[in-house]
Amino acid sequence: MSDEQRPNGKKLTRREMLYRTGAGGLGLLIGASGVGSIAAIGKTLDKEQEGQIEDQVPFYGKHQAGIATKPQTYMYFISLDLTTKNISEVRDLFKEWTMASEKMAQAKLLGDYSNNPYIPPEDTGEAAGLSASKITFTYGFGPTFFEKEGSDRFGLANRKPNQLRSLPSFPGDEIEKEWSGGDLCVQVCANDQQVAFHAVRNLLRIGRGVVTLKWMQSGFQRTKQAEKKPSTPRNLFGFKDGTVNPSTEEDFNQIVWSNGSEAAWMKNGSYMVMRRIRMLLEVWDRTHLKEQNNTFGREKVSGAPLGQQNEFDEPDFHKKNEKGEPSIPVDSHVKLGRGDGSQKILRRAYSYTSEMDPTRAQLDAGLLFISYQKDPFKQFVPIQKRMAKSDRLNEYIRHIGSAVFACPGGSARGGYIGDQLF
Ligand SMILES: C=CC1=C(C)c2cc3[nH]c(cc4nc(cc5[nH]c(cc1n2)c(C)c5CCC(=O)O)C(CCC(=O)O)=C4C)c(C)c3C=C
Ligand SMILES: [Fe+2]
Repeated sequence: MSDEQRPNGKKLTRREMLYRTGAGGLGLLIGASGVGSIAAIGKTLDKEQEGQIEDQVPFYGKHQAGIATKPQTYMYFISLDLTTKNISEVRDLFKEWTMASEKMAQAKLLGDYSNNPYIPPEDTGEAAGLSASKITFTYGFGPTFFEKEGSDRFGLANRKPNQLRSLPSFPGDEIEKEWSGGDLCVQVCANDQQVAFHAVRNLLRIGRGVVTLKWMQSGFQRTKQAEKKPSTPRNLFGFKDGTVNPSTEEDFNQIVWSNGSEAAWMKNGSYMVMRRIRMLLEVWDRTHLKEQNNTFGREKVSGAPLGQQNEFDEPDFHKKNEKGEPSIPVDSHVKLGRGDGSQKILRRAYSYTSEMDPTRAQLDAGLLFISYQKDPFKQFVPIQKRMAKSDRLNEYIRHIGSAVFACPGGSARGGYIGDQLF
């Protein structure tokens, strides 16, 4: 295949040409597009060389993408178990995944369609010609990566941080092992479902013989096309979800990113908590609006804290209503989520639906709750303890899956995900 052609024989677009030719190709392109566009091309190249092309999120960086990245529309979450006992196979897998992720983040094919019609193509092909759709890959290591059934399986048990442990059980938990744990995980997010699915499928293909799929869940939010103006996404109970979240670099340094003091290989990484939470939509839909508002402590339509006007107004937990009761009930979700304000997390959740629960003829839907924090046991756990004890929301939800993963910092060009660990 020539550099100027796609595998299907079609000519590359100007954008793809720019990509492949880099600065060396600039003269040619200037000739083709006229002097008037030199500045524009310069800008494009600058952006492209930095990996800042519209629709692309750079794969390499200080932190893994997909954590501080504004949530894309679709998500696939895969949890995997390792079938190999050989650490060098795991290392090679991460090297291959890194290369593949970088390519897919740039909307590149994973390899040539071979000239040999008797071997499978290197890329499955369904994302050919599609944009990168802001795809991100976030890789994590579960506690069982380090120690399984009492065995230090790869000789790395002494590198397992104390923050990476299975969560305790909370009152009301209905955790199913089919939706829990995993040696490794990958969170793939993109603004196009086909692009995201293609990525997951190809990561699994690359991992064949070394990992098996343990569980997998897709998630969604509203699309950009459907959104009239940028706003906080709504969950399946119809409430704005994600209003209070870290937003500044300082917030992220305080709440999300590890400084590596607990384990050097986790520097600039974060600990992910995943809870698959079923939402009892049929029960909720029979609940009157006042009770819905009191359950969250916010107004359904505006997202404002009860007693306030606008979504981003500070909640006043001391304010009383006309009956002399707290405007924001003490057992409301936001009151318990806030506590005394000392525990904070980054929430990056997606709605899911697995269509229907045939045993009950009801919708099977909910929230794939994902949070990132420096320490799940100092941040997520105390919040969840309060909620499990007295959250009004508990009547309408069931926690059915649970997992914790250590997501290391990002990798530099030439390195690979987890290289500081191996
Ligand atoms: C233990 C952590 C949390 C779980 C589990 C959780 C589940 C869950 N949340 C919603 C919907 C909303 N959550 C909101 C706020 C909120 N939730 C948590 C934590 C957990 N939620 C926190 C820390 C907060 C912020 C509290 C604060 O400081 O104000 C809101 C309000 C709007 C917002 O800020 O995003 C909604 C809505 C569902 C449906 C759910 C389980 C299915
Ligand atoms: Fe919440």
